[in-house]
Amino acid sequence: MTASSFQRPLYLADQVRELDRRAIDAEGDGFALMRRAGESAYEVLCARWPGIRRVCVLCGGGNNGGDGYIVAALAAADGVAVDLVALKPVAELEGDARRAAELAAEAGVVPVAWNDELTLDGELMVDAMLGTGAHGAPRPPYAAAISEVNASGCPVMALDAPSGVDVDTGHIETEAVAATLTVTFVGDKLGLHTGAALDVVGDVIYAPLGVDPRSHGGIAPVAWLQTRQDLARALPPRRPGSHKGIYGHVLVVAGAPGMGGAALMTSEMVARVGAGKVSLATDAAHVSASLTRFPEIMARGVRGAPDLEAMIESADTVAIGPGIGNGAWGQAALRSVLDAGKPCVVDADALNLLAREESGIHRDDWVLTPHPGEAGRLLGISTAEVERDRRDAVIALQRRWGGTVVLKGAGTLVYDGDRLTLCPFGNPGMASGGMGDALTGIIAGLSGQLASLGEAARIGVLLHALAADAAALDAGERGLLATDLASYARTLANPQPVSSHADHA
Ligand SMILES: NC(=O)C1=CN([C@@H]2O[C@H](COP(=O)(O)OP(=O)(O)OC[C@H]3O[C@@H](n4cnc5c(N)ncnc54)[C@H](OP(=O)(O)O)[C@@H]3O)[C@@H](O)[C@H]2O)[C@@H](O)CC1
Ligand SMILES: Nc1ncnc2c1ncn2[C@@H]1O[C@H](COP(=O)(O)OP(=O)(O)O)[C@@H](O)[C@H]1O
Ligand SMILES: [K+]
Repeated sequence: MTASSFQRPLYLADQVRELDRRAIDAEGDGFALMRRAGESAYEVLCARWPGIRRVCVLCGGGNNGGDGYIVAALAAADGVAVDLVALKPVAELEGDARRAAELAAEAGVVPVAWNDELTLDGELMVDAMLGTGAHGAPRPPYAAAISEVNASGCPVMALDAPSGVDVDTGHIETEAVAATLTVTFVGDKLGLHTGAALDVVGDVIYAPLGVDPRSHGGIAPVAWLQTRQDLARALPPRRPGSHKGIYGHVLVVAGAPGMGGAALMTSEMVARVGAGKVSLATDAAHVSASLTRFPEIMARGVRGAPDLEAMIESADTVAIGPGIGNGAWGQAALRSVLDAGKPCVVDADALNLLAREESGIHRDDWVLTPHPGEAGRLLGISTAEVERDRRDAVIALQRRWGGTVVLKGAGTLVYDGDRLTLCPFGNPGMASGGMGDALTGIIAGLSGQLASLGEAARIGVLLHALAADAAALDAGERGLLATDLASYARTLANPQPVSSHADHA
């Protein structure tokens, strides 16, 4: 995939620390960068909480604490009452953090040393305890201070990251500050956008502080954050001379006995994002319902391999898995699809069957779409281990199975062996049965319209999440159903305005 100029690069903590170092070397002054961090955070604070009168700033013993002292100094100079809680005595601070603490003192801020008897109070808490220098679970007294911030019930602005979040992975070992907003500096961090961190980061605001990470060559980002503009770039208007043969014929293999809904949801999405033709191979009992609901879809009851082989033969891409079960129907269907060697999107029970029965299989021409549970089975590890380091898991999955892997769940990751993208869209309304089937259909439906299966996976994940966001905006997250996504998916699949061709006559 060509790099979209819109996508934001994401880094690991050590990489951002290296970016800090290079920016400081270029500028010859670390304190100037810290001052800009504090200034930009204070600017965000004033914009989000205008007219604020009292803040409580908690400062750790490193440079993250230094940022906090600058915010405290600026607030005090503005006439805001500042309670400053120091987790390390000012006399023990070093370097830039020490200078920042002196600046706060000059502005009249008097630090109070952290102790367990403190009751935190204020209209806003500023978390400047731990940033990119944090290692492992928060130790005393940081752990208690984090709990106390959360118990205060106040809104929280986190500087660089909420303390307690692993900024490389998004994992929270024990407890993290639950922020309303996080301002992150210099380079945006992968761990603020995926996994457990999403429950605590609040709105993430990226403040580059005048440093363009891309100008400091040699530090390759570990991932790229998708943007809405990626859709328009990938899905231009259709050519006037189009015919259905150029947009792909997708065969959906789904719906073992009793699981017809999965087959319908998947095939509907294939059609709604613009595949040229859609066929459905399902259990015979589901055919009449499919034809009633979608006469456009060519549904056939499949009892054995010969029926399926003919259908696979005429398709360009196969989507297999939703509702195929772990029984004989699913096993036979998966075997036929794998033997045929067609490009495929593999989901749900097909992934569980793969994990159970296939060893040594590695292909370039497929997309695997596991949720963390299925990912764990494919890797032979627990779901918790997958969630502990989602980036590591998606890379391991791709190395083990090949192709493109979509690791689902909030902050979905897509890795094709070259580029890792992270989807920042989607919402908790999507935690409902059938959402994964819809995604499988979207990816398969786009496969004939984009340059590669990997691109179909990336754009499909983005379109799916944006469709769910649009649907939730209309009627709320709770009660959101996979079938609600269809009309929004269609609209998003046409990101450019469509002019009437008759207008040109
Ligand atoms: N000039 C610059 O470089 C700029 C840097 N910037 C800012 O600096 C931040 C990075 O600063 P940093 O490197 O000082 O690390 P930081 O996050 O403050 O943590 C170190 C402190 O935490 C402690 N500690 C660590 N782990 C712990 C644990 N588990 N539990 C408890 N304590 C733990 C550790 O203690 P120690 O292990 O040394 O005993 C030490 O006291 C960065 O996120 C950004 O905000 C911006 O201002 C831009 C300019
Ligand atoms: N909190 C969330 N935020 C963003 N996306 C979510 C969230 N919860 C679920 N999703 C998305 O919804 C889909 C659920 O897929 P899956 O678990 O396979 O559902 P099912 O098996 O019921 O079809 C995935 O694409 C996942 O990324
Ligand atoms: K912090």
